[in-house]
Amino acid sequence: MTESPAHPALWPAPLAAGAVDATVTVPGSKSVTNRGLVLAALSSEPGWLRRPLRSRDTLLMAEALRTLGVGIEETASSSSAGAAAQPGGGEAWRIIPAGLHGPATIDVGNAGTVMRFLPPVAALADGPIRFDGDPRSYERPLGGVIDALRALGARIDDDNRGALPMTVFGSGGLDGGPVEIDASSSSQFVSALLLSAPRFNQGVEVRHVGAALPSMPHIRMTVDMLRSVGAQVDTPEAGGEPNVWRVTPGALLGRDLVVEPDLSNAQPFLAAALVTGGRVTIPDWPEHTTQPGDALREIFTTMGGSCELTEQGLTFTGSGRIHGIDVDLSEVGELTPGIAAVAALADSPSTLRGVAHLRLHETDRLAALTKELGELGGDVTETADGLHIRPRPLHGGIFHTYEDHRLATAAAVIGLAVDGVEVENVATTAKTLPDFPAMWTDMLGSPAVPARRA
Ligand SMILES: O=C(O)C1=C[C@@H](OP(=O)(O)O)[C@@H](O)[C@H](O)C1
Ligand SMILES: C=C(OP(=O)(O)O)C(=O)O
Repeated sequence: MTESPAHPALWPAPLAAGAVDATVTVPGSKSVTNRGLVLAALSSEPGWLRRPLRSRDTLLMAEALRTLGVGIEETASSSSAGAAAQPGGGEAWRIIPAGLHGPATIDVGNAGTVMRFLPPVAALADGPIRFDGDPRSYERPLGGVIDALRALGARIDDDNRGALPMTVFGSGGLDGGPVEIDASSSSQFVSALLLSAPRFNQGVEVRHVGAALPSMPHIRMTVDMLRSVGAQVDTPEAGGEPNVWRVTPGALLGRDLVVEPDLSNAQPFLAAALVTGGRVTIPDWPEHTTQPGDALREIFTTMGGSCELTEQGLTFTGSGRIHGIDVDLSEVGELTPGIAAVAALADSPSTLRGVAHLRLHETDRLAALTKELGELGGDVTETADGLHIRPRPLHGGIFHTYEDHRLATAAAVIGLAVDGVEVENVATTAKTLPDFPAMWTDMLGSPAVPARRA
């Protein structure tokens, strides 16, 4: 990474000297990789994960499962018949399920997927499993998962009462059965219970009670991936009761899964096409997907671009104009920082709604975006459930990122159009996209010019 000489933790975001024209290969989805790892670990036979994302969040998940006894081996695609012909051929993980044992300590970092998806797995293990993580992980909501697991028969000692750090005293199995949970602070509570439920003695019936559930596509992703390994899942969409999911107990199959590119991590690159009036192609964009990033096709088109899905991938073309948007992002909350960045450069105001729960993400994203865009001269107000953004000319300055990968990539988008933006701790992008700075400069190619010091 290029660092600002005066301040090693500052990355001078490159200013685009012209319209970008690039093809950007985006690594695998965090959400698919971490679900794939958990499901493979709980299966009754070995499985493959091809093109897994290798980033902080997914390496923490893999390490945690290894700590519990699961085998996760690095392999080449050629070791599985036919794999070389697949679009996802290449590096892979072979996952070999085994008895799950403590004592063990799991570092969740600041990964919502690790801190929520693994406590139910730990309840199936035998022995005490300690969970700890970054300071921010102590503040992120977990109480719903803890209470639900207790109601389903688990013993948990949560010194921080409803949050990390905590110890799950696995007894080698869990009764399961019906449980109520308020998952309005994170859809990951529901996903967590469903993912391990085929291994609960009675399966599970999860009933969400409380305000609206965010991030529904991520719950659909959980259900689809469970079904793809043989689980039987009843959902509200399939004519079931609203807000109720049921998983039948049963063995899971070892499968060969090719991980789709992370469409939420494609966001800054698509935004670059919009902001510079250029063109960016993302290869292997899936035709059908549960990833929330697929909504960018519509959102960024409304904001001024156009897109085409072909065999080459998704090509997004900016028009040279950026429009504001009034949009409910509750289903796709993780896209908010990137949309806010584009909205701050638009020709009309934007209202982003339905994302109050972002206050408990990697950082308080609503406060951070308001403050950081404001310090570059922007006019942003926080509402009860989102942001109002009234574009006005921005100037350079330091953009603080609060250890939030999506704040860092959002700042890079602003830096394309605003000279002198310096991004604090761009390395925090390693949470889901370790090569971001190099990918960004490669995308810009020769027209990019280094930022002037703020
Ligand atoms: O299940 C998942 O993989 C995710 C669900 C969402 O969490 P919330 O529902 O907590 O927003 C999303 O924001 C997060 O990045 C990934
Ligand atoms: C909210 C996010 O992550 P996590 O999985 O840690 O919740 C995110 O990636 O935007």
